[in-house]
Amino acid sequence: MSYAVKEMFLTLQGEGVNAGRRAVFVRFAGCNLWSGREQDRASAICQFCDTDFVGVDGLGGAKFATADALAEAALGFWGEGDTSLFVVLTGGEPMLQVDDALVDALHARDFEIAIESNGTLPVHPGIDWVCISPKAGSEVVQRSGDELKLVWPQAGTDLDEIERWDFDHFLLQPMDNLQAVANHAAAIALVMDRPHWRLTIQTHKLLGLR
Ligand SMILES: C[S@@+](CC[C@H](N)C(=O)[O-])C[C@H]1O[C@@H](n2cnc3c(N)ncnc32)[C@H](O)[C@@H]1O
Ligand SMILES: Nc1nc2[nH]cc(C(=O)O)c2c(=O)[nH]1
Ligand code: SF4
Ligand SMILES: [Mg+2]
Repeated sequence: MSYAVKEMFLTLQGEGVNAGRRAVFVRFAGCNLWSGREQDRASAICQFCDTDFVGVDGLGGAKFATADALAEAALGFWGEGDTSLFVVLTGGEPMLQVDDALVDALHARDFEIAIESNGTLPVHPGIDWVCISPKAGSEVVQRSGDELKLVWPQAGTDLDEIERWDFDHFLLQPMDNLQAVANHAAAIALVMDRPHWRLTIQTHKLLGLR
C-alpha cells in the first residue's frame, strides 16, 4: 500500500509526557473527523483543528509507494550512529494509513514509534507510545494507551467516563483558538478541581518550533 504524507519534519515533541524529545514527525494526509476544508469546519465532528493535513504538498511531504521508502525518508533526519531514534505518526488521522508494513519498516530501523490519534480507530498494537485525544461527538474505540490528551474545553465531554479508561497519564491541553487565555484558565481550574488530570501545553508554539 502507498502512504499519503502531508509533511515530514524534525523538531522537538511539543506536547505531552514526551515533550522536549527530539522527534521526526510524519504527518499523514486526511482525517475521518474533518475534511480539512475551511468551508466544512463548522459542520465537522472535530471543529478546532490547528493543522493543515490536506494533500502531500508540505515540506518533506510525498506519496510514498512503499513502507521502506517512507521509513528511509524518516531515517534521513538522523545521523549515522544516532541512538534514541523517535518518530511521531500524526496527521490528520494516522490510523487511516498506518499498517503492519510501516510499523515493521520503522522498527527495522530502530525507531521508537509514537502515535497521535483521535482514537476512533484501533491503534496498531506494535506502536510503542500511544497518545489518544478524544473528540466530543465521536466514538472512541481505543480506550487504552500511554497518554490520554484531552483538548479543553470541549462541550459534551463525559469526564467521569474518560477517567475510567486505561491510560497511564491523563493530560489536559488548552484549546488553541481566539479564546486561548480563557481556555488556559479553564484547564487550570479543571486540574485544580480534578487532580486525576495534569496540564500540558503546546510548548512548540511558545518556542517557535514546528
Ligand atoms: C492535529 S492532531 C492529529 C492527530 C489526531 N487526528 C488527533 O486528533 O489526535 C494532533 C494533536 O493536536 C491536538 N489539537 C488539534 N487542534 C488543537 C487546538 N486547536 N488546540 C490544542 N490542541 C489541538 C489534537 O487533539 C491532537 O492531540
Ligand atoms: N513540535 C510539535 N509537537 C507536536 N506534538 C503533536 C503534534 C501534532 O500536530 O500531532 C505536534 C506538532 O505539530 N509539533
Ligand atoms: S481529529 Fe485530529 S487531525 Fe482530525 S480534525 Fe481533529 S485534531 Fe485535526
Ligand atoms: Mg500540531
